[in-house]
Amino acid sequence: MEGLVSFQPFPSSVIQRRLSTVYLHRLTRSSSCAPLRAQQSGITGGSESVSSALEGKASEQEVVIYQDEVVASQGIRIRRRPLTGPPLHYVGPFEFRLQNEGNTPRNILEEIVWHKDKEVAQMKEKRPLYTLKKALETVPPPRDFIGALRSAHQRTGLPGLIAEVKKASPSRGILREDFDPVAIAQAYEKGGAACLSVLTDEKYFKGSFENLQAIREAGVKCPLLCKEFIIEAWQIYYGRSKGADAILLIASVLPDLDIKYMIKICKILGMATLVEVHDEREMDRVLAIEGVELIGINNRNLETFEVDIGITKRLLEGERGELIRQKDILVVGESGLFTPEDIAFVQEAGVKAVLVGESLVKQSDPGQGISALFGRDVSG
Ligand SMILES: O=C(O)c1ccccc1NCC(=O)[C@H](O)[C@H](O)COP(=O)(O)O
Repeated sequence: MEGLVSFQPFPSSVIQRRLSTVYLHRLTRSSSCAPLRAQQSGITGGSESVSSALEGKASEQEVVIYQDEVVASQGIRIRRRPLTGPPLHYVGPFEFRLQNEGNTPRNILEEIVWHKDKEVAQMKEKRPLYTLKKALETVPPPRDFIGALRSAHQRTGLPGLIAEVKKASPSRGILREDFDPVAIAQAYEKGGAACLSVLTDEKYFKGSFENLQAIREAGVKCPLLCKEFIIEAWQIYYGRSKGADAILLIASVLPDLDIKYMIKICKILGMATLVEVHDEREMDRVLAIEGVELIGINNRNLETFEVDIGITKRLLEGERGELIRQKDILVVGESGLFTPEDIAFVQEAGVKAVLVGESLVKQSDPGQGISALFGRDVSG
């Protein structure tokens, strides 16, 4: 977004110092420092090699330059929220703040991530990690998310279904007014869903962690994906404490190092990770990460909302598809799936699972919506 005025009120040395302050904050917070932060806060599974590369051996500014270079080299467009807010500008005795490219989210995904940054900071204050770790001692063990998808695929010959409990979305607004998450989850399970995806973001999707917990406590047996915008490992522990069996990691938000590190944490906790991609570059990054077992191809561009199920086909063509088969990675086609023809199209492209929200949740009986989506009953 353009600023109100275009003059530069500070000499570059002042701007440099201001940037350093921002970067100093980011050192203890920003995404690609997750392993370092985690070591400091007692989260297990940190990447020792990177931590030692970062710890003490380089100046803070060098580390920041390193982080920014890493993020840029991976083509990650989603930036983390600047901590200082809009910079102050002075004209004579007046001071005012400008809206500009650097301090205003450029798209909805960036806005969600920036909001998440603040939200997670507040949540962590209320539930520090050690209390979550304690809570995990009494939570029932995680269920096998990937196993459930594979066996549904084998049983039906159709992609295993992850049915999404989704009340609203930024692109479509409210999808269902009479939203009873437990009733919807039970209907999905009865209708033949292998797994469920539960949106936990409150502000943009009208979901909640209470929904996740209520579904788990209602006795639903399908493994549950915590559909959240994960930016910190703390959220994984929180999701597990509410009954999640799997979590989502979005490649356009997280640098490779964070993805690796978070996969490691999930493995320690016995959870699955669905790593989501939307283009070739993200797919190639994720395919190079060891330990990835489940990849989601989102047909929706989360920056523009454009949906094209052809993306799934495109990303599974040629050498990429070959590598995926060699590695026995299970691929999930996500978003924009409404008809048996859509399901056949993504299955033909190579997916063995699908993630579906809108077309099911809008049905008066979401369970019967599953039969309509697949063109036959898959509940048996
Ligand atoms: O759905 C959105 O509008 C959206 C906007 C910004 C970030 C994420 C968003 N959706 C998450 C998803 O990808 C979908 O909930 C999921 O794949 C199901 O999609 P659909 O079947 O099209 O409801």
